[in-house]
Amino acid sequence: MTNELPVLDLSAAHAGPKARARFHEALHTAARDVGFFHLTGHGITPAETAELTSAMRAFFALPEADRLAISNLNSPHFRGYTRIGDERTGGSQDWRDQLDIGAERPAHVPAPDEPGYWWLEGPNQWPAGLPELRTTALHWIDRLSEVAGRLLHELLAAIGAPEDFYDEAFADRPHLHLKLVRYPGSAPDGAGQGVGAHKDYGFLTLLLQDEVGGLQVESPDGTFIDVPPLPGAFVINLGELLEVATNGYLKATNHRVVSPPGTRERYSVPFFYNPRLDARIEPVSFPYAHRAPGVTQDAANPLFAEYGRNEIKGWLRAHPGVARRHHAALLEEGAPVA
Ligand SMILES: O=C(O)CCC(=O)C(=O)O
Ligand SMILES: [Fe+2]
Repeated sequence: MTNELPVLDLSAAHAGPKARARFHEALHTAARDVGFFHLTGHGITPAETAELTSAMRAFFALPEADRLAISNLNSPHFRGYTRIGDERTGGSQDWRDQLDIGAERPAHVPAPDEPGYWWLEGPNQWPAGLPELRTTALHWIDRLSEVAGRLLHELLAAIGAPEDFYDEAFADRPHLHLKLVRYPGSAPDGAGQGVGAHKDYGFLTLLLQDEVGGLQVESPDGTFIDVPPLPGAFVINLGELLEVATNGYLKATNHRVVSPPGTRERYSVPFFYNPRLDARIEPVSFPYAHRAPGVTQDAANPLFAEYGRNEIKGWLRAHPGVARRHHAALLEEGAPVA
């Protein structure tokens, strides 16, 4: 792949059949060959973005005690604040702090015969004295779900699949997830791991990044390539479920963030567009399916058709403190979630 990620304009989907066909061709190629692209024409206004960004900055500017008051260690649902150094990716410490937010729902404590992944449904934790954060973050989730839903339809149409094929998997209670993230410069040990290399678990990720940079995508030869910020655009990447859904035809690509230099801060906001936890992701049929290479199963990271099993496995790994405090039983089961 070249060093430049493709830039796709979602508004072309509604600009007549010719523009839509060209858009589909570019989307198809980007999703198949790269798994990452910039998206413009999404309809999210600069005012909405500014509102979210300023609420996020206000949150990270709170005294640490106020942030820790909503620590995710309090939440069996993995919601809330993770301080710097408490998250792990690929077995190593990430150097970022973050607030995890999801669809606002009552706790779903799994009954003995229910899968453990239902723990992931539950209420958020919000900082006292910053009511605008709740309003803005939940608004952002609504707005980005709508954009992601449209984009998923266009992507399925682009590969010749029925565009509503996964509507049922998202119906009623999709597992929407928003992260507000700060990378506070480089770790004292100089490791440089803002967040370690990983693939996202779900269908689509819509990322807002500031002007600092540091996001990198793995190219087919194994080198990591910078994704420089493009103002006004979202960085889109495909998650593992889309790879599973298309038997490897579409790509979930490894990516990571390198810590900003010195004490420079970087802010980013990934939004993960995920189906219902209990959705079973059936393979979609499409005219290029015979060219799909298949999904390579990694024994250390098996992929399950039932989405929730992938998701809880990831959370238990990334947040060992929450896992030990609230989910000893799931950890003991070994492959709890299988
Ligand atoms: O902060 C970023 O730019 C990317 C973060 C990311 O990949 C993630 O949280 O899954
Ligand atoms: Fe990611």
